[in-house]
Amino acid sequence: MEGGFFILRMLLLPLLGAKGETSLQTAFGFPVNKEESLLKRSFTERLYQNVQPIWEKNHNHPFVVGLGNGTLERDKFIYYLKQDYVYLVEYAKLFAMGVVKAGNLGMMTRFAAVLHESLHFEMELHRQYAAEFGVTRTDLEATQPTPINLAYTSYMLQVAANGSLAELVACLLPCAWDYWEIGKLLKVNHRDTLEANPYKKWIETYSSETFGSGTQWLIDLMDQLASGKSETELAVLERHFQIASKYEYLFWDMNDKKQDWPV
Ligand SMILES: Cc1ncc(CN)c(N)n1
Repeated sequence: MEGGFFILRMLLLPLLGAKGETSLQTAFGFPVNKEESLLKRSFTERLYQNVQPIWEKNHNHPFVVGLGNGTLERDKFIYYLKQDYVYLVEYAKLFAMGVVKAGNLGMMTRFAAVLHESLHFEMELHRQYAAEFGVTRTDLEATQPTPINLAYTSYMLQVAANGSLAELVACLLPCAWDYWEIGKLLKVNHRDTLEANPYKKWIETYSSETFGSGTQWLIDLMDQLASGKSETELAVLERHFQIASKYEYLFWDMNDKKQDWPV
């Protein structure tokens, strides 16, 4: 995305001043910065660029590194699998709330489709790994969420219940978007060892076309819902996006340390 923005800037540079900073008057007399008007970033480009320091920490977390090279201890993965299963049960409710808050039938249909995918495609990955690693379906479903798991889902569900549809999407987007990023990164960086990696199915699921197209729809929807909003409103959306991205870090870390309630 950053690369595309850079190439577009280079192509348009001849139209701009030496530093691309020249101002001109519009027909209505408003001063307009040419570069600003020609190269306006979309809201999700802004989110993506500003969140990089957090996402880089997520991508370099030992748990994620261990998934990529296949060295992650099995007990840590099983801990994650169970916590993530109950996380996804709550997360899926956000899509259901999207169905309720959708502004039109097309949007409603897409929220219903991503809800279905979450329950039947993503959670099926967890059920398959559980069966392979000797965890029963009852064990999966009976898992009690840790403090961080509960805090993360409660935060999103609270915003979904009390906020706008745009706020709901800003909260749930890092979960989909950063996993898609991680899936693609791990697939490319470890393509030579993927076959023997016990977490191959995990990497393939999150780098898949199915997961990617649902995520891309959410990214496009975020831009659509952000359109026309004031800077104050956009800052609220960005705050939700950053907080959810930080919860993603805490979630990796919690599983790596197998953190639970202290008492
Ligand atoms: C905590 C978490 N974040 C994101 C995802 C990807 N839906 C997930 N399964 N779990």
